[in-house]
Amino acid sequence: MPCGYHRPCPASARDCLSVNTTSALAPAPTAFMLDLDGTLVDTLGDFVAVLNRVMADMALPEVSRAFVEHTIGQGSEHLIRSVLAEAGAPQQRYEEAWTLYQRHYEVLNGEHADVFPGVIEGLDALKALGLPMACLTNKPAAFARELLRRKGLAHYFDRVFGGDDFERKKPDPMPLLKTCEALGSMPATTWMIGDSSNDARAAHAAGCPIALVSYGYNHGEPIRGVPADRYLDRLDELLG
Ligand SMILES: O=C(O)COP(=O)(O)O
Ligand SMILES: [Mg+2]
Repeated sequence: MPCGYHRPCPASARDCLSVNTTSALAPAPTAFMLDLDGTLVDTLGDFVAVLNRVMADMALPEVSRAFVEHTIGQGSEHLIRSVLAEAGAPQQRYEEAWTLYQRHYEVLNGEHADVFPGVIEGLDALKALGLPMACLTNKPAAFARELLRRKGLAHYFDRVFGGDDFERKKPDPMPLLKTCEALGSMPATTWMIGDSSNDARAAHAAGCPIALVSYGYNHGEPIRGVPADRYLDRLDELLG
């Protein structure tokens, strides 16, 4: 009997991994979308290093690690504007800061960043299901693709979408709906895996199931306070 996921199924339907995940995940997945910063890679060190180079170039005070940690996740523009405000610098300096940020990020991307424990094991397990997978982040797409490449994660993903690929960013549902469309998967069975209330709000609005990891950057708030279908302390817990 066909398994309903693969034609032809690489195993018999009874042994098919995708069928067997049904018990671990409800609704049974037909595709996955994974957030990047705070979910796959601990990039806090990159953000702090880049921002502090920008601040030094602009003769502004250093930004604290804690402030950056609470501010990550809503895209680069939001991060830069928040850091300028925190330093008491006028928003008229945004363009200058953005240009410097791009220049430094391109060079430092991944240098102060590590793949979280359990991510490789988790991605291997997801990949073995044979379902479409996308990386969906608010990070600019070029930086996201390069970071995945530098960390040896690029081959897991059929598609990579960044914060500049769509008109609106997470927590808007648009990036998730467009990604489901690109993967050829219905939102109701396309699992989003993220680390913040931003990912959860986008998933709820798009009608996607959401699993949240506990080790990322949820704007300084405990992740289990954010409504979700699953909470994970490691990515490889997702499939049990
Ligand atoms: O805010 C960013 O640049 C990235 O955030 P995300 O990968 O968690 O979406
Ligand atoms: Mg994130």
